[in-house]
Amino acid sequence: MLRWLTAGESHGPQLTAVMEGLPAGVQITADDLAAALARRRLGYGRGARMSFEKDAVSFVGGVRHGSTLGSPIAITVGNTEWAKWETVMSPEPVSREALQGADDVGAPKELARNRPLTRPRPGHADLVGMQKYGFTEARPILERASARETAARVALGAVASAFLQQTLGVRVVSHTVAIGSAGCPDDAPLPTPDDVAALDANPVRCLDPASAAAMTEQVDLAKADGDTLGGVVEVLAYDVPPGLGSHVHGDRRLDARLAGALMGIQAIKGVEVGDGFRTAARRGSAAHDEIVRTDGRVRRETNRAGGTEGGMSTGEVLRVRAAMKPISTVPRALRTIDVASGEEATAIHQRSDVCAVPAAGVVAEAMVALVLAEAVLEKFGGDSVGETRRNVAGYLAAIPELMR
Ligand SMILES: Cc1cc2nc3c(=O)[nH]c(=O)nc-3n(C[C@H](O)[C@H](O)[C@H](O)COP(=O)(O)O)c2cc1C
Ligand SMILES: C=C(O[C@@H]1CC(C(=O)O)=C[C@@H](OP(=O)(O)O)[C@H]1O)C(=O)O
Repeated sequence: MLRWLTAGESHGPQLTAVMEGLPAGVQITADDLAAALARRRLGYGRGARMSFEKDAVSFVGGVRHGSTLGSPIAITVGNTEWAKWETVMSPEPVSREALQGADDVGAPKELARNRPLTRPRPGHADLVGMQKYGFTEARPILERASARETAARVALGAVASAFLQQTLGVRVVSHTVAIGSAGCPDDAPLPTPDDVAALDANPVRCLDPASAAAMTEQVDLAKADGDTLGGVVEVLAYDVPPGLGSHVHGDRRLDARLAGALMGIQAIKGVEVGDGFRTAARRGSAAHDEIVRTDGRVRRETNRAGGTEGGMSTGEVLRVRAAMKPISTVPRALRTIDVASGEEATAIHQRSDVCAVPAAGVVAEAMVALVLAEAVLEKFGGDSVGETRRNVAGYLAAIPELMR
């Protein structure tokens, strides 16, 4: 069983991630994690924090000489801005004096960080988090709600991806399908693993030049208006074998697990598997993927289902989409209530992303890799990469010739 957890706050000293259940012998280094984290920072519309903060990533358990040990893997992602936040986010009690003065006229900028955040943002976790956890200001909530946490998930996703690639040759790719009202045409070619470098080099992670230009324009227009944007990302997994997940229980269905994992990303409000909502408008004869024999292999003529049937992978390309809502820290701040005074107010606005859809694609890739790695280990097991590989080979060889 593959399990993982993350801990840490947006402006705390570091994020920490722990993964348990991965076999020994996966080749992975901190440089691989750093490369994955660098991809998450990219994207047109990200805020200033992405350019000045660095992700200082290390393995602190479970890996030796570039290879996993089979023991729990522990990863830290240091926040290089920590020095500025040591007082406001100190794990140890701080004196009243250390926090005082924040509201004084002419108080130094550093002290502004200590101000209680009492004007919750519509669309963020601020208000309901305060109500639920019993806080009178939003800092203790927004620190963990912040998608800074996705850096830890992307690091774990890089480990999961290495395992998938080294055992099954599975490769996961993501791209941006829409930002605001600018979308990629439905018939645009799907990116393949060979396109990853080109995707990462593109400011919005979209290979269709006209769509990419329209997307960047949308971001510019929203920014000029003091507004924010969401969009849609798509994740594709190549060379997934048939039979991951199961039809026997809802919570074992691969499509359900992928949907849950994608919905678990901050700001994701919709998930489609394959053609998803578009399929609902079609007739059955135009909705399903006919089974044909091509070049001696059993294949699907189309892939509208997105690589799952009956909650199991079919062996076709896995294809899922996630819809991200617009960033809720809107510069043209929305109406709220100041919970300290009860007065009408405008919501907190601090530096923030205008659009984080390209980054969300990289996070979605990591979540898909984590779900697939869990499903692979559930089906094939293995305490070493070699054992998992043998189990995969044995399973594939046992599928009758006429069904392959
Ligand atoms: C990569 C990424 C970056 C984000 N950046 C911001 C941001 O800068 N400002 C903001 O208000 N929300 C941002 N969000 C969204 C919030 O984290 C999210 O809306 C909030 O946690 C509330 O959760 P919910 O939208 O799922 O209800 C980002 C989300 C992702 C995935
Ligand atoms: C720090 C990251 O993204 C943050 C996600 C985020 C939010 O509210 O989700 C708000 C902003 O940060 P802060 O916590 O300073 O308001 C983003 O910069 C990151 O992705 O590494």
